[in-house]
Amino acid sequence: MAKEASNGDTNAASKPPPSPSPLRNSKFFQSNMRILITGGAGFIGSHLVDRLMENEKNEVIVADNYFTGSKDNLKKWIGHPRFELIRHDVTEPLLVEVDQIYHLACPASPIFYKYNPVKTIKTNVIGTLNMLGLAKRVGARILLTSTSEVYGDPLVHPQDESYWGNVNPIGVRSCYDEGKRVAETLMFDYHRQHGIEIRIARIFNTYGPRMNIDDGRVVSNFIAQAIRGEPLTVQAPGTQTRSFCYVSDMVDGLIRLMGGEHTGPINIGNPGEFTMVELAETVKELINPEVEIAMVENTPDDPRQRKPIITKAKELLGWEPTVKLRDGLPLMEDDFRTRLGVPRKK
Ligand SMILES: NC(=O)c1ccc[n+]([C@@H]2O[C@H](COP(=O)([O-])OP(=O)(O)OC[C@H]3O[C@@H](n4cnc5c(N)ncnc54)[C@H](O)[C@@H]3O)[C@@H](O)[C@H]2O)c1
Ligand SMILES: O=c1ccn([C@@H]2O[C@H](COP(=O)(O)OP(=O)(O)O[C@H]3OC[C@@H](O)[C@H](O)[C@H]3O)[C@@H](O)[C@H]2O)c(=O)[nH]1
Repeated sequence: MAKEASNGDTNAASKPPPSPSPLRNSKFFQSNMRILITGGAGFIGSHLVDRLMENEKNEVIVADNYFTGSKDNLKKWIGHPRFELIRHDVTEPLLVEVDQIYHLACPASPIFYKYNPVKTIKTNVIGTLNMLGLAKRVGARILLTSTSEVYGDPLVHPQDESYWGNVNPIGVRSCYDEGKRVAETLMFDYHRQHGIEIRIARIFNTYGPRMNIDDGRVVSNFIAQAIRGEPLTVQAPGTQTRSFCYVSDMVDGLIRLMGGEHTGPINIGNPGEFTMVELAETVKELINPEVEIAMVENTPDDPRQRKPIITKAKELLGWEPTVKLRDGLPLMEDDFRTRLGVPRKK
C-alpha cells in the first residue's frame, strides 16, 4: 500500500509527480529570453521595451525608481503576462533570474543629473556595480548605455571610440560624465576578472516621442517652445554642435549590439551635425515660423562640438541611422502636441 502522504492523499506515491503549475504550458513560460531593463520607464528605455515585447519569445522586466521616468510610458504593457514592472532603485541590489540586462538607469538630461549630483554618481557607480553583481550571479550578458559625454569637451573631432576624451573631473557635469567613465571601467574589470559578457554603447544625443516635456534637453525644449509660441532659447554662443539620433534608430542599434559578438565600446549616434542655431532655425521652419530665437546664457563646461564616427557600428553591427533630423522632428512634434493639447493649425 502506498505510504500516506502528509496531505492525506493515500495514492500520492502511485501518481506521476505533479507539474509545478499548469501555467508552465502557457505562453508565459515558453519565453526563451528573460530580459531586465533598468531605467525602462524612461525615454529610450520605454521604446526599447516596446521593441523587445514585439518578440513573443521575450519576457521583459523593468526596474525603475521613476526619478525621470514614468509608468505612463509603459501603460500599454502593464498587466501583460510577459511583462513585469518593479519600483526599484539600482543603488540597491536586485536579484532576478535573467539572461540579458540592458542597464540604462540614470538621469540623462543635464538639469536632472545636476539636480542631485551625489545621487547621479551613486547611480552610475553603485548602480552599475549592483547590475554587474547580478550579471555575474545569474550568468547574464549586460549592456551599459554609456554616453558621448565620456569624450567631454572633445579636442578631437569627430570622435571615434579610440579617443580618451577631455573631461573636467571636478566640474558640475562630472557626476554624469565621470560617473559613466567609471561605469565603463567597472564593465571591463568585471569582464576581465570574472568573464562577464559585456556590451558598451556610447550613445550620442537621442530624441523622439516620450521625452519629458520639461526635460531641459535642447530638442524637447525647442519643440515645446515652438508649440507654445515661446522664444527658442539658444544657449550662447549657439555655434556649439550636436548630432541627433532618432530613438527608433537608437533602439535598433542597442539590440544589435546586445545580440552581436562585440563588447564595444561602440558609438551609436547619427553623424548629421548641427549648430544649436541651425537646430533652432530648423525647428522654427518646421513647427512655428512665427517664433523668435533668443540667445540666453549657457551652463559651465558645455561641450563645444560633438559628432560620432560610426564606422565600428557599421562594420561590426551592420547598423546605421535611417531617420534624418527633418523627418524625426515632425514625429516628435505630433507626440508633444498631443500631450500639450495643442493641435496643428488647419
Ligand atoms: N537620450 C540621450 O540623448 C542619451 C545620450 C547618451 C546616453 N544616454 C543614456 O541612456 C540612458 C537612458 O537615457 P534617457 O534619455 O532614456 O533618459 P531618461 O531620464 O528618460 O531615463 C532614465 C531612466 O532611469 C531611471 N532612473 C534614474 N535613476 C535611477 C535609479 N537610481 N534607479 C532606477 N532607475 C533610475 C529614471 O527614472 C528613468 O526612467 C541613460 O543611461 C543615459 O545616460 C542617453
Ligand atoms: O534650451 C536649450 C537647451 C540646451 N541648449 C544647448 O543644446 C546643446 C545640447 O544640450 P542638451 O542639454 O540637449 O544635451 P547635452 O548634449 O549637453 O548632453 C546630453 O548629451 C548626451 C547624453 O548623455 C545626455 O542626454 C545629455 O547629457 C548644448 O550645447 C546646450 O547648451 C540650448 O541651446 N538651449
